[in-house]
This record gives sequence, C-alpha cells and structure tokens, in this order.
Amino acid sequence: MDIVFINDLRIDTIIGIYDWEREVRQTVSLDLEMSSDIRQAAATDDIQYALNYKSVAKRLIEFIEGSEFLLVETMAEQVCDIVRSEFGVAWVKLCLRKPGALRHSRDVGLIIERGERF
Ligand SMILES: Nc1nc2c(c(=O)[nH]1)N=C([C@H](O)[C@@H](O)CO)CN2
Repeated sequence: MDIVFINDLRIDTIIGIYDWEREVRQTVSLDLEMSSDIRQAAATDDIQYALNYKSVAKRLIEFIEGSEFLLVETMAEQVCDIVRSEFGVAWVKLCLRKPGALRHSRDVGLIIERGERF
C-alpha cells in the first residue's frame, strides 16, 4: 500500500469545552496518512491521477477554519469523513494535536484510523 502524507498542517479554529475557548482561536495541527495507489500517477507523470495533497490541505483548512467544535474527537471524525468521501481515500490515519492545551505538556490530542487498509 502506498501512502500520501501531510505533516503538521496548522490551522486556527475555535475548539474546546471551556468558556474562554469559545472566544479565542487556537491552533490545531494535523498529521495525515492517506492510502493511495501511486502507480498510475508515476507512470503518466500526471497530477490528475494523483491524490493531490494540496487539494486535501485546502479543503481541510477551509473546513476547520469555519468549524467550532467542542471536542477534538468530533473534529477528527469529520476530517476523516471528508478525506474518505470527497477524495476517494480507502484508509486514513489522522494524528490531531492541540498544542499548549494542557499545562506541563507540549500537546495533547488523538490518533485515529478509519477505513480498510489494502
Ligand atoms: N478527550 C478529550 N479531552 C479533553 C478535550 C477533548 O476535546 N477531548 N478538551 C478539553 C479542553 O477543551 C482542553 O483542551 C482545554 O485545555 C479537555 N479534555
């Protein structure tokens, strides 16, 4: 299985359960691994046969900048839904970080995998 990845995609958004978090935008960081058979893109050298990481990033930036989730769990599920349903990705692994959210820790967050790994 081939993987197209995006690391440390940083996006400012409203996220969190506390009152102050509903007022101040915070940064979340996404690492994404997406299954993609790269052979046709490699054989043709044509972007139309590739999973375009720029298009994925643009869509996720637009989505997350406009969102106001309470939990990182909800954001993570919806990000994976978008990647799978809009970009035809069979399997995705997402690490979503919320830097500075917990005192004494660099970041917190979660790692989820959705779909079938071929
Ligand atoms: N499992 C989770 N735990 C917590 C979350 C969350 O989204 N998922 N959120 C918070 C607060 O918003 C926190 O990030 C503020 O410091 C606490 N725990």
